[in-house]
Amino acid sequence: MSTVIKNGTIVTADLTYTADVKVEGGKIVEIGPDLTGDEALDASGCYVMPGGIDPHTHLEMPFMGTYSSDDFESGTRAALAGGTTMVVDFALPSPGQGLLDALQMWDNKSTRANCDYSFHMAVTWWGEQVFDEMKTVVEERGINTFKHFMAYKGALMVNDDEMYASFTRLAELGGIALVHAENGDVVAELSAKLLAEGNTGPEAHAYSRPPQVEGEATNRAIMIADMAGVPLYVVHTSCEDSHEAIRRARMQGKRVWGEPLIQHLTLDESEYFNADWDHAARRVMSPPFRNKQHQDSLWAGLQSGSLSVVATDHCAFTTEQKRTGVGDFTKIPNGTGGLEDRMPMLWTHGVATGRLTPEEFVAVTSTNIAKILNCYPRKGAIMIGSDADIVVWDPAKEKTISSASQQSAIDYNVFEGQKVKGLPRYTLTRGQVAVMNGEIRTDEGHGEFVSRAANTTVNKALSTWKELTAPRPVERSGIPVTGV
Ligand SMILES: NC(=O)NCCC(=O)O
Ligand SMILES: [Zn+2]
Ligand SMILES: [Zn+2]
Repeated sequence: MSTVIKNGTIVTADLTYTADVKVEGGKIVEIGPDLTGDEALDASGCYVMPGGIDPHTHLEMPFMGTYSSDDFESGTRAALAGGTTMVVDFALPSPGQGLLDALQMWDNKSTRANCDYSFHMAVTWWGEQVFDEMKTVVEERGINTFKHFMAYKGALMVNDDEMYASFTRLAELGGIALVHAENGDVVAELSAKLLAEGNTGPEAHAYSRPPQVEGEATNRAIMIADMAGVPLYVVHTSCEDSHEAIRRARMQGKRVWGEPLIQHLTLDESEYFNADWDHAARRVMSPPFRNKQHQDSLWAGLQSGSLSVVATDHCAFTTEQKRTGVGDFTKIPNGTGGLEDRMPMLWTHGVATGRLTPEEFVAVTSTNIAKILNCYPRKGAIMIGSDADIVVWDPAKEKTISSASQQSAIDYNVFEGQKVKGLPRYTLTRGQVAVMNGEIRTDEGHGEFVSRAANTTVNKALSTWKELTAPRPVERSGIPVTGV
């Protein structure tokens, strides 16, 4: 059974042209004019683009005494509704738990996925078992990315010595280090001080995590990655302080990428000052939303290429779950949703405003991360042989975002009331039409794990350079005799 997407304009990260796309057996099999097949999808007036890849989700994540409310079923359904065809979630070992044990838990949860997915592994503690299992995770389980939390002291946070050990191990294994960059010690101190002074509301969450703590941690992670000789990916880059560190590192030739979230690009800190406690608490996430200057910096980073990927960090908690933190902002579960809205919001605020070209949109929502994660061109491409993960994007289609009509399991949406223009007409996941003119036809369990090999070309270049420039003893002809 073949499907032809007809009359559309193909947009990839580097090319825009008119052609039909034929799909069979889950793959793109032909690209060209006047193609025929068993079934036709009309893409008149639409862009035919690689489906979005969201490299940062937390589906059914155990966190702050509860579980995030979107699981792999509702989360990937939301993804597909918004044109995203692959998600990358984080396998999170609890302190002392083995990596393979945690991975088994994520394998079990992900059987319900409607679209393809992959995992990052988190390093939440350090020891011989972690050191040993990292090799198996990379070489046998197809995971080349390892996340380190520099915040959440007493829970997920790792210290500098642990990070250095893990980064060094990753350099040996050809992996990539990921960091949540905030100075967890300072955040803990500021939080305690704020609470003691009677600042208990959600706005204090923002006070406790100023841009400086993110900038410092980003600089520190860059330095540690440089010492260890490993490429670094900084998740949820939210402010100029962190962006500046990434920008500088990249200009120095370091292999560092930054990932702003759609929330930080489009929502600002004023949300935390809303008189409605629920409104403010629903938007509590780390790092918090920032001011307009920081937002402008993130947009400029996407335009200039110093920031590479737009993600969501989708980690959705219901209002009821958020209310655990009434009277103590440190107990509000951290996280916001965005999977269904990332692509329409970025198109509306990015492409429609002229900040981004359609090609740049494809680059930052799909192709760049496929390359970084080492699943390109299976994903992130419209090429013969690529998976038929495709979004047929209608730039004229409009809607007002509303929790009443969303796929996510939670009872609100942080983008509630926003008008977006630019939505999927069709979303295809490995050739299967999951979204058809607004109708959701997802297939629970259709999603498959995407294995990603280590030792990317970036790893190879960096290790070659590090070897070439490594400290070496000076060869001397004679050693002076000591003593008299
Ligand atoms: N970002 C956030 O607030 N929650 C999810 C966990 C994380 O990525 O830090
Ligand atoms: Zn984080
Ligand atoms: Zn996250």
